[in-house]
Amino acid sequence: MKPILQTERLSYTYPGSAAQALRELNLSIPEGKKTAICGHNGSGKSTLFLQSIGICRPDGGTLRWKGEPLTYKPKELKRLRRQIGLVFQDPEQQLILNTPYEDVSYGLRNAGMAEADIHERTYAMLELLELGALADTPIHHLSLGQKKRVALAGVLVLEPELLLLDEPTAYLDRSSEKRLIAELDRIHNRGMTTVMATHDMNLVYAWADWVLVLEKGRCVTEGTPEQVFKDAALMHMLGLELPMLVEVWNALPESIRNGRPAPRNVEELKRNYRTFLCTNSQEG
Ligand SMILES: Nc1ncnc2c1ncn2[C@@H]1O[C@H](COP(=O)(O)OP(=O)(O)OP(=O)(O)O)[C@@H](O)[C@H]1O
Repeated sequence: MKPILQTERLSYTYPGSAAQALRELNLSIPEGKKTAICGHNGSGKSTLFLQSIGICRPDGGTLRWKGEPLTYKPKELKRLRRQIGLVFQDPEQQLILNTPYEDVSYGLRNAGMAEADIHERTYAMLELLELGALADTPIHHLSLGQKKRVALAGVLVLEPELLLLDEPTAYLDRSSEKRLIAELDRIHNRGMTTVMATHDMNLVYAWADWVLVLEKGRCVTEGTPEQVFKDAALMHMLGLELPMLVEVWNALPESIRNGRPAPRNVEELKRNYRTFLCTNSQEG
């Protein structure tokens, strides 16, 4: 897999803090894939995202964007922040203007786009995220889920090549989460590399192509969801839950599992079970 972003022995300690947030971190984000970053509180996920857009210089190590080491020159940082879009966990940290229209159009205006194009692209993005009817509503009247979608729209409208999402589904109800994931998948299918930091292992198992697990500022394991969650003992040691489908699958007899990894969604699990019942009843 070709990496779009890599860290090589990247270390960072926040000013005034005694502990390192990132400790000689080595990892690669594969281009064109959906990558999930897991790890319990304080493992370094958000710090990695901030480092990825060069918000602060690391104490040691290198960040590579498409193979090139970042030099932190202002022009290069400006370009990098157009190519990488970061959506913060808390939309309040991201939304700066009064209405969704004003906020989403802000980046385009900053980039010097003509007003007619700004209007067209902003409305198209608001419609895509089902925010068209709320375009001129004061942001402080919106629900948290709506604010999260506005923050996402403000990043997506700039068409980054790499999208970093910090806990995008935190505090969303199930139907808002499902809608958001469907929207993200649609956007990813247009060719955007997508990375999500999340504590939701069920979502990781269903959504990701690739999983990276952080622990105390280091990447301790990586692989496909099937590979990563196969090692139940390691997950337990890292304090991470197994996805529910993996737990259910592991509890089934080997005659059903047949050496295969757990299905990635409930429909597939049902299909496997039905096939097993059919085969068994025919044999019986
Ligand atoms: N602004 C800050 N000042 C000092 N230390 C910080 C700051 N932000 C984070 N840290 C520390 O850096 C380490 C990594 O934190 P980080 O927020 O990157 O973890 P995380 O994996 O994103 O956690 P969470 O799952 O809770 O969002 C933690 O030990 C945290 O206490």
